[in-house]
Formats: sequence, C-alpha cells, structure tokens
Amino acid sequence: MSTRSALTDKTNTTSKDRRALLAEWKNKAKSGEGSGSSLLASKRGRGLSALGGAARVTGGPVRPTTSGGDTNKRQKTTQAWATSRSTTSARTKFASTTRETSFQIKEDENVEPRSKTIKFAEEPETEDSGDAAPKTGGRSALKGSLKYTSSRPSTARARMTGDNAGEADSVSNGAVERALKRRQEAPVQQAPQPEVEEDLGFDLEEDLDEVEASGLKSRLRAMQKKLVSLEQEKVGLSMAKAPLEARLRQNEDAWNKEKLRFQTEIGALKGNIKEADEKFRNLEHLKSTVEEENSRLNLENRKANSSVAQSAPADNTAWSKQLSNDKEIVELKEKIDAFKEEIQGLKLDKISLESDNSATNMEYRSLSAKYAELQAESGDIEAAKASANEAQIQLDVLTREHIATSAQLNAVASDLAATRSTAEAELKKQTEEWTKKEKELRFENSVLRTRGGNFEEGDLVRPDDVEDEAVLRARIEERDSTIEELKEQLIKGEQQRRKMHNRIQELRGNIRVFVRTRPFLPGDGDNHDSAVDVSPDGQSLQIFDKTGKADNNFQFDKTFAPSAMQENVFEEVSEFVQSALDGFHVCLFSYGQTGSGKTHTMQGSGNGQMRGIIPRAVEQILEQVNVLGQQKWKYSISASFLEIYCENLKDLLVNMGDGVPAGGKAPKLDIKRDADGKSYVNNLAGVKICNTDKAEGMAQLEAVMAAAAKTRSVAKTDMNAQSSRSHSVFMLHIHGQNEEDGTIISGALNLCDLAGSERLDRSGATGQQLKETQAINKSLSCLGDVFSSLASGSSHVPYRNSKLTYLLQDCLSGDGKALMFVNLSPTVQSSHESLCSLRFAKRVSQVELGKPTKHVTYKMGGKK
Ligand SMILES: Nc1ncnc2c1ncn2[C@@H]1O[C@H](COP(=O)(O)OP(=O)(O)OP(=O)(O)O)[C@@H](O)[C@H]1O
Repeated sequence: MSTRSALTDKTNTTSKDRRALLAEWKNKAKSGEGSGSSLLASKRGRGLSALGGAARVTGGPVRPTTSGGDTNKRQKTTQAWATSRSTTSARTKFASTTRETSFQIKEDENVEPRSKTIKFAEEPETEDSGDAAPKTGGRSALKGSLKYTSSRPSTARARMTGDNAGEADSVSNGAVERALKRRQEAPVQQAPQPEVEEDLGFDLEEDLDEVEASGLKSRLRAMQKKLVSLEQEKVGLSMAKAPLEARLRQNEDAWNKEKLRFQTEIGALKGNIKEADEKFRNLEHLKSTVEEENSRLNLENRKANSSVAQSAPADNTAWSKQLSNDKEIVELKEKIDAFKEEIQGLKLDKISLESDNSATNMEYRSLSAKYAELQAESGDIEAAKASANEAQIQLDVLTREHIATSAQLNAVASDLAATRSTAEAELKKQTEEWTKKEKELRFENSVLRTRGGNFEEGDLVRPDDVEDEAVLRARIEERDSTIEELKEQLIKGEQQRRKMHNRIQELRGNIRVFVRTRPFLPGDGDNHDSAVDVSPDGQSLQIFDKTGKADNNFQFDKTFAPSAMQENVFEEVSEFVQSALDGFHVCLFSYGQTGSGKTHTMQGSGNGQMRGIIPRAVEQILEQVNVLGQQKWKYSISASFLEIYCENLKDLLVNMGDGVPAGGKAPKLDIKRDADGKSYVNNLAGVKICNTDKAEGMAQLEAVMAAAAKTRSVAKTDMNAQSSRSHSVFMLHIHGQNEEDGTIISGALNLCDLAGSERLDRSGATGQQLKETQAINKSLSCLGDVFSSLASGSSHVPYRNSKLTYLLQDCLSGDGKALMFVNLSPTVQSSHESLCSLRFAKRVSQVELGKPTKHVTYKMGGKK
C-alpha cells in the first residue's frame, strides 16, 4: 500500500470507528486475548496499527522482535518494521530507549515553518522472555508514549488532514525514515523489551479528538480563505459590470438610431411602393400595348403569308416585308419577355414593400390612436380654457359692477350727508326762530296779563281766538293746496320747457351735450376734493384747477353729479332713444379721458342697477314695440357690434352673425354707401333680436354683449387692444311696418363708446401703445375737425378723414340726431383733461346740424 493511499484510507476512518476499535483493542490487551501483533495486523489497513498497539500489548511482543543477541536478525526485523511504519500515519509513536529525535515538518508556504519536536523516549526493550529489567543499548522498543510538542500544534495537525495530511505524512514519514536510518547506522544495541504494563502511558482518545478538531479548524480556515477569494471575485465582477453597463447603453443608443433609420426607410419604402405601383401600372399598360401590337403584327404577318402564298413565289417585296415583320415580332417578343421579367421583379418588390407597408401601417394606426387620444385631451383642455375665459369675463363684469355700485353708494352717501347737514342747519335756524318767537309771545302774554289783571293762562284763549284759529287753519290748507298746484304747474312747466328746449334744439339741429362726472373710485387716491362742482340746477358746472382756483363755468343741456344713478341718466336720454323707433337715425356717443366712465355710461355692468344705456335702450324699445304692436305695427330688430382699432374695423359678433362660421376667418369689413347715400358696413353680422317676447329679446341681447366681450378679450390678448384703446359702436337697426296703412319706418340707434382721449406726454406710451394712442388721437381730432367744420358752416366737412367720422356721417350731417356724453373724472390730477373735454364739448354744443330726417315711407309713396 502506498503512503498516500494509506493516509487517505486513514483520514476516511471516522472517529467512531476509531474509538470502537480502540476500546476493543484495549479490552483485548487487558484480557490478553490474542496477540497484539495479530490485532495490529488486522487494524493496519485502517491506520491504527501504528498507534503503538505493538508498544502497549501486555505480555506479548508488539512488533516483531529478534530474540537474544542475534543482532543481524534483529537489525533486519527492525528495518522491516521501520519500512512498514513509513507507510503509516504521522501519529506513529516510537519508543526509543536513549535519545530524543527531533525533526521539522515543512508546512505550506503560507504558514511560517516552525519546528515540531517529536520526542521518542527510548527505553530498554523487554526481552521476549519477559525479563522486565531494562537493558541499555538494547533494542529500541516503542514505549507508547509519544510526546508531540509544537508552538502551534493544532496548525501542524491541521496540515495533516486531507491532502495536506498526506504531504505532511510523507514529510514526517521521511523524517521517521531518516531517524530510523540514523538508528540503524548507530552501533547495534540490545533491543529493549517491550514494557509490560497495565497503563499505556498516554491518552490515545484525547489525541484523536485533537486531531479531529484540528481537521475541522483547518476546514474552517479553508472556508474563510474561500470566502475571501469569493469577496475578491465579487469586487472583480462589480468592476467588470460598469463597462458592461456602458456597452448596454451604447447598444440602446445604437438601437434607437437603428429605429429612426428604419422609420426613415419605411417612409422611403412607402414612396418606393407608390413609384413601383406606378411603374407596374405603366408596364402593364405597355405590355397590353405591345401585345396588341404583337397580335396586330401577327395578323399582318398571316395576311402577308397568305398573300405571299397566293402571289408569285418570287415576290421580293412581300418576302422582305415578311422578314422584317418576323424580325420585329421577335424583337417585340424579346421586349415582352424583358418586360415580363421586369414586372415579375417589380411584383416581388411590391410584395416586400407591401409587407413593410403593413408593418408601417400598424405602427401608423397605433400612432393615430395615440394622436386621437391626445386630440381628445387637447379638446378637453381647450374646453376648460374656454370656460375659464368665460368665467374671467364674468368676473370682470362682476368686478366692474361691484366697483361702480360702491362708488355710486359713496356718492349717494356723500350727497345724503350734504343734504343732512343742510337740513340740520335749516332745523337749527328754524328752532332759533321758533325760540325767539316763543319768547316774544311769552313777553306779549305777560304784558297782556299785566294789562288785563290776573288772568289764568287758559283765559288767554277767547272765543274769537278759536274762530281765528279755524280760519287760520283753513287758510293754511288753502295755501298748501295752492303750493301743490303751483308745484305741479312748475313740473309741467319744466317738462314743457324741456320739451320746448328739445324742440328748439331739434329744430336748430343742435347736437346735445350731456356731462357726467363719475364718483371717486378706490384707485383715485385719498384726496377726495372734487375738481368738478356740478350745480344743482342740472345744467351748469364749474371746474377747479390743481391749485383749487375756479377755472371756468360751463353750461350744457344736462349735467350729472357723481351721485346720479344709471336710471337717472337713462331717463334723460330715453326720449332720444324713443325717436329711433320713430324712424330717426340716432347717435349717442361718450367722450372723455380714459377711466372717466364712458363704458359705464354706455354699457354699464351686470343686470341690475348698474346697467347702462345700451341694455336700457333695448329694453325700452322692446317695450314700446310691444305697445305699438297693438296698433298694427310690426317690427324687426337686429343688433350689430363693431370696434375700430387703429383704423381697422372688427366685427365683435363674428361668431354669432348670419352665415359667419364660428371660429372662421371674419370677412373684411368696409364702410359703404347705399343707393340713398346712407352709410352701412358690409359683411357686418346682424343678430336678430326677438321683439315679440321682451324676456327672450333681452336674453339675446345679453348673448350679444357676452359674445362681444369674448371677442374683445381675445383681441386684448392677441392684439393688446384694450377697451379704451378702441372705439366700439353698438348698432340697433329698427324696421317697422304698419299693417293697416303700410307705413314703413327705418330707424337706427348707434351707441358709441369712444376710445379714451389721452395726452401723449401723460400716457408715456411707446411702441404699439404709442401707435394706438396716435390712432385714437387722430380719429378724435378728426371728429373735432368735423364738428369745427359743421360749426363754421363750411361747405366741406371732412367725414372721410377717419373711419369713425365716416361711419357716423349720417348722424353728424344733420340727417340724424346726435347726443354726446362728456365723461369727467372728479380728481384734481385729471382737471386739465377734464377742461380739455369740456372745451371740446362746448364746441360741439354750438354745432347746428339742421333739422333731422325722419325715415318714413308712406304707402302712397313719398318719403318724409
Ligand atoms: N357714474 C359712475 N358710478 C359708479 N362707477 C363708475 C361711474 N363711472 C365710472 N365708474 C367706474 O369707473 C371705472 C372706469 O369706468 P369706465 O371703464 O366706464 O371708464 P372708460 O372711460 O370707459 O375707460 P376707458 O376709456 O379705459 O374704456 C369702472 O370701474 C366703472 O365701473
């Protein structure tokens, strides 16, 4: 058995086996059963024989020994034994009689070499005869006590397990051999007899456990080592991962590029398919032409053949013709074949392109579905935007209404306060007068009492006095009723006077001018000293400059104080509005600086008290139409709304009018003149207003105003146009016909909110705003020029100089009635602009236009 195999065999032996064997062996040794050698022999294969079985057997030779002084034989036997021992484990212990042998076990290169001393205690060998006396220099005998010392014994032992154990064993065996050799070379001594003893001299079981533990430890160490190497491997792998990831990214990029390329290719392929289709169709066509030609030639050929056959055999012309025909046919056939091949190729191309195309189509369909989803989403967003816009418009209206209401309330409150203080002063005056009178009476009374003796106070009232009192009461009542009558007369007189005034104005053809001062607003600052003082007579006012000096007194047809309500203002214009129903072309326009209350006057805000002239005028007309309807009048009413921004006309009802598609491009508006020389705007939308049902008519008007506000707000963002930067004109066209007498009237109401007049230096406008301001100022100065020409009676009135004057020409030329509102801001800072506005208004009020025309057509013909 080789050393390695023996060691392997040995390590395979389990500790259990070994312990069992050991116990068996001990028992046998104790009982003297069998010879130690035989047991040794039987256990040798399991590596235990060397463990001193020979040395421990009581009463029997442990190993073959030589008897007596037969040195040679003994030497031989020892040698043979030693040789056999070289194949056993390093645990073999030798008993040596006289000396200690030490040698080194070389461990693997990672472990520092250390010295391990194995001490062989040499003792005199017992003679076979059983002589117990020790013999020096005799045969060496294994005592069975092997001392194994080492600074790291466990390590050394660990090396002896598994494969390492084999190596270590061979090393130790080599050392053992060398020791034996030295012994053999040493002078032959009397071999000592094995000691017969009960006690074996060492704990074999403990040794075995130690070896076993060292085995486990060594395995643990190996595992730790492996763990370290695995950790290193892990680090290595994670380092290797980074470039792999980079490569992955590269691959992804490349894939994306490739995808793009494919998409482009698909596009190109689609084009190719189209081209191929076209080509294919052309070729098919060509093919059919060629085939037709071919059949025609064949026919000709046949004819030629038959004619050749019929004619003389040597007809050269026919023959040559036949030949050329044949040649042509062959050529054509070749051509057809080539075409067929080409068609085949194209068909294949087509198939492959079609398959590509179907893939592209699939992709296209999925993209289309996505696109549809996105479009639906975008639709939702647009709807949300539109509703947000509408909400914003409503909010603006409510804000305006709120501001106007609170400003109005403030004005009324201050008016009330003024009235109260006047009343209080009056009361105080009266009280003082009464107290004075009472004192006088008391004095008179006391004088009378003194004169007439001791009358009681009640005695002062005499019967004639009672009579006097009744008369007085009657007189007072009479006076009161006279006062009432006079008051009524005064009112009637005032009405009469107003009517007369209006009549005179009408006859003179004057443009009437009303001036309205707005109340202070939250943004006007803390100084609420008004620059405008409106007289209670309702016709005159005074304006103060910045130093508080009264500048000028002005008188107009009507002046409104800041506390004047919308209702009061409308009362004053209602008659004017009414005349539109009678067939007049009426124009009301508001003029004034930005923020002075033009829009508030014309349009107002909300649906209640703050409504302006436009809704109130329409309401009144609808009411009147209803009344006139009972008198066989039939009306048709329509509304238009336009604005003039930087000299361009814009239809504010573009999305509502007849025939104008919602969201479509609005047609260009132009001011034209009809056959009668009357101006109109072509392409302007007209929205019908129901005049049989007032509520419905008002709802339609509301829709018109909302649509106009919407268009204006869009324009505001698109063109930066604000309400004050454009003139807006609301038009109400009224057509009425009397069903009884056939009379037709055609009136118009133009309610015009002019852009705010602004001084360039104060506005500080630049860019687009400067352009706007210049355009506004130009058109307002054109308006001023028109009035100046009219006032001076000039033969030429420059109506055409601006869109505004051209549009309002009819109303400003004496054909219609015109009323101008001049709106003023009460602030001192605006006093200069207010003064300019008032001077302009004064000029306008002096214009005499002549008697206005009533647009009425009577049945019997003729206009009036
Ligand atoms: N008589 C009034 N009573 C209460 N509030 C008023 C009155 N006049 C104007 N206001 C308020 O003053 C503000 C400015 O008025 P408005 O917009 O009518 O001025 P405007 O002259 O039309 O300005 P712009 O030229 O800028 O269009 C608004 O908030 C309006 O409600």
